[in-house]
Amino acid sequence: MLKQRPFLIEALTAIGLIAAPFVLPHLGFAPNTVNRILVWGLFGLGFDILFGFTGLLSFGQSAFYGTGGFVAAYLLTRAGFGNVLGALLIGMIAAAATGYLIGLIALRRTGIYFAMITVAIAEVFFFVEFNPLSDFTGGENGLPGVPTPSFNLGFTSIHFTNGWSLYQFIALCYFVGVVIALRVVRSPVGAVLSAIRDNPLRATAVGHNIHGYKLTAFVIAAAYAGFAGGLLGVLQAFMPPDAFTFDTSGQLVMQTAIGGRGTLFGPLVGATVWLFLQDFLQSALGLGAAWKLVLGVVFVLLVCFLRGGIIGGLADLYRLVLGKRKQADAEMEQDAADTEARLQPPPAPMQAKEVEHPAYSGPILKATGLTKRYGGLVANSDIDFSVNRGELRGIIGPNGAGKSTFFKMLTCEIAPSSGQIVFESRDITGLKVTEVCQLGLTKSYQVNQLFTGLTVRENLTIAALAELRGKFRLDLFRTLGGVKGLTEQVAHTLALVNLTRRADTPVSELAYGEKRRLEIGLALATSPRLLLLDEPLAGMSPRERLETVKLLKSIARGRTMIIIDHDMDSLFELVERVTVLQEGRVLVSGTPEEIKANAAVQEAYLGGVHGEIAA
Ligand SMILES: Nc1ncnc2c1ncn2[C@@H]1O[C@H](COP(=O)(O)OP(=O)(O)OP(=O)(O)O)[C@@H](O)[C@H]1O
Repeated sequence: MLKQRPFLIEALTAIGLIAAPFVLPHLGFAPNTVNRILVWGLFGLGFDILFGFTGLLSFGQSAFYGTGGFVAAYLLTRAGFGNVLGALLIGMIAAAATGYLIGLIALRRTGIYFAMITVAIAEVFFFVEFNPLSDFTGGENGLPGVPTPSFNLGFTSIHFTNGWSLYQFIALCYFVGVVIALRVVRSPVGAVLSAIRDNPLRATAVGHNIHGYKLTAFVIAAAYAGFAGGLLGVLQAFMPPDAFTFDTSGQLVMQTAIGGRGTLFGPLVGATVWLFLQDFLQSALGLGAAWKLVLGVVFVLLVCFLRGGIIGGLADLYRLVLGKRKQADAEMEQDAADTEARLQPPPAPMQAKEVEHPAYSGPILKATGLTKRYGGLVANSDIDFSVNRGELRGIIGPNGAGKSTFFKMLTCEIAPSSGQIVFESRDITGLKVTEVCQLGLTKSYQVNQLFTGLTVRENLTIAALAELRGKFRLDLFRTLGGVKGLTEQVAHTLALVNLTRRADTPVSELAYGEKRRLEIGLALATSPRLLLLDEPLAGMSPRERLETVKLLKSIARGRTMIIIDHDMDSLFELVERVTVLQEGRVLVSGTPEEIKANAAVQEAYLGGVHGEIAA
């Protein structure tokens, strides 16, 4: 997520754009080159939202660049439409609508399959432009005669003709593009997009409709591409047929990688390097077509040594310098805080927030005849299970007994082969994990599923947003600060999992025990009415276990929880009743004392890897 520094980036962008015509000519940039860079930069703003922020690598952006460009150029050259800005906006809408339809298909797949679908789609568009639609697009001749914009203000009119004059119009468009893109990435939608990039599985599990958000990013990228395509026609007074080629898409991807993805300005920086090298190597050094060889080497070097691109490299350098200073400041602050803490009386223990329960009768959760088959293997067989509101239930069983499979079915992460799950009197069998989380039932994972590129606070923000905004909401122009109750909910969860002091630490810098606590925090931040914890103590040192058990006791107050764990001493200390699974079936349920004394349970464990249950 981009840091919320209101208007700083906008102001710096405006200053840069105003200063460019005075500075860049001295560095050897012709106005036409600067204009082309800005068009690529604008094209890349949308692409970076899709690729850098959402993690969707598309090789098909030329389809939308060409669509917007040719619609605008057709209107201006063949349809007698005189308003250049209006034509650009219509081209943008046409590209966005095309993006919506293509996104519905392409986003059905992820990773390499998604990328390959976008390549195929771009090729289809290229063919269509050259063949069936050549009457509209001019085929291989393109559309010549695209006019430049002029505005009649009543008392005077402004014409943006070419060179630095046209720069003013393109720079204004780029600036508006930056302002909108910044609003989007700083909005709750932008936060969810980063979560999808980092861990789509968890983004879904905490209650976000990630398909809707991915489609939103796809449409935004297509809209930017369409507007930039139109600007290309205006800049060149000609809409070139190669706007649709795969080369255009590939160049955009490479420029974004060179400049730095997930920065918004990466594509602009990448385009600057690309076009400068092109001009310099071709004209000044007379390398002709061989300039691409040099560019290829530059690209490989950058990708190998600066994985975050030029901006990423500069940011790392800045963080390195700032980090050292911050560390010194933090140590001083810590010393002061420790001194103050020694002088203060001990604080009252943090109380768990009471979760409000709606009125309904019967158990909060009831599973009947739950069975899961994987081919010939029966992971869960005919399980009947119910939990009352306010109850703390433990589930134990040897490795492979089917405990995690059972949790996955309860949270609808996987569908049962047969059986029924009723949560708060509602049949949730067959619902999606997102919907079930929205209803108030979620789990923490056996293996951490965190948003690894974000800080602790940002992680919890993602989870809290799902509860506060619902599974899908297009509040693209709202700030995170504008989401009512978000700050409080995140602060409360931070305190519950004892991570307040680590709130702004990136996940990658957390100790293992802290990551496990954050894993629980992600589930807690969705304010579940039934919380399932899958092996919360797994992999912890004895000291971390003691601390986490204490923490779980405080979290458990006023909640309904089901906990799976192999650490039976700790589990028996926490829960009121225990259900034992063996070979996918319920062996027995009872109080911890009853379970400890049960001969069948002893037998199950003596036959397994865990040895005898502690008496
Ligand atoms: N996706 C899957 N495909 C095929 N078999 C699976 C799948 N997931 C789980 N199983 C099998 O189902 C059985 C139960 O697995 P499960 O992970 O639920 O057990 P568990 O009790 O949680 O084990 P552990 O304590 O080791 O986590 C195992 O035999 C496992 O190999």
